[in-house]
Amino acid sequence: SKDQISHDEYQKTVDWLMSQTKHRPQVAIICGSGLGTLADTLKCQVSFAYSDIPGFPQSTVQGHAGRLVFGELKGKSCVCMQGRFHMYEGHSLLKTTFPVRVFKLMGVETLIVTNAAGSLADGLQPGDIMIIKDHINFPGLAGLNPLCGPNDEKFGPRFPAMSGCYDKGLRCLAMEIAKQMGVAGLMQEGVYAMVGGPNFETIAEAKLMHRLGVDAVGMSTAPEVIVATHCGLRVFGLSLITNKVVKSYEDSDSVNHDGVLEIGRLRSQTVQQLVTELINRMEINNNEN
Ligand SMILES: Nc1nc2ncn(CCNC(CO)CO)c2c(=O)[nH]1
Repeated sequence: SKDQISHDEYQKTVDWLMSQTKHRPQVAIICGSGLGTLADTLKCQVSFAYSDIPGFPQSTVQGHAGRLVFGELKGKSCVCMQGRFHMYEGHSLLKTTFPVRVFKLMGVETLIVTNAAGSLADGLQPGDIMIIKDHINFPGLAGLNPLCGPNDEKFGPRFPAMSGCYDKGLRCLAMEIAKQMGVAGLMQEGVYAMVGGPNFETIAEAKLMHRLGVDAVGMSTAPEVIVATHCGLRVFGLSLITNKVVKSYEDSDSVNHDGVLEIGRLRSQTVQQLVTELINRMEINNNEN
């Protein structure tokens, strides 16, 4: 995989997309495992298979459709990724985060990321929703970071700050909406940790993360959020808890992807409503388009 993507390559994808649709999205949504049905609710849809979009990688994971869907949600122009790219699929981190910079160049100002995750926090049960307050990017701590290599000043600074990368205003608004929807009991804020995958974590790794204050663990999201923060997008993230992470050697439970998708089907309606209402209520800079 190439170790750099030129600005022109992003621009080529943007030019192609803007020639194919009149939509000029202000909000981008990345749908996690089993949460792609959110894209089906967009009005006036125009959608493309990733394989038809120049420069886009291919989705290879069950539960990740592989379509980019443009449309309107509550009158706001949105673009939705039905299926995201993961490091464990073998994509370079530049490729897994390629869409984020394309969204930026299209004029998107807010990124909403959703994912399926396992919970380490006692209060988080399968079917609950964790609003991401902050993340721990384990691969990044070891140098696996999408911003490695020469910095493209057109996107952002060489050393971007990450404190507060999960917008506090959107987190408060989401909690308020959850109360009004009567699902606040399912929700709490927490720290999300990214592991590389594709294997699920060992019990010793689960115990380590629990000690480090991790509330939910997954295999995505941190790279997209880092690239989004670097280029100045406002970010909101949520994790749908699909199972309890096994933390003890006595516990015979073991996690599998089918179980992850099952909870996704159960809760996708709630996640959809929450995200839709969040988009409805968030203030968007009244740019010209
Ligand atoms: N224990 C545990 N439970 C989880 N549920 C979802 N994910 C996120 C990973 N999702 C993969 C496999 O389902 C697909 O991207 C995880 C995880 O990483 N660990």
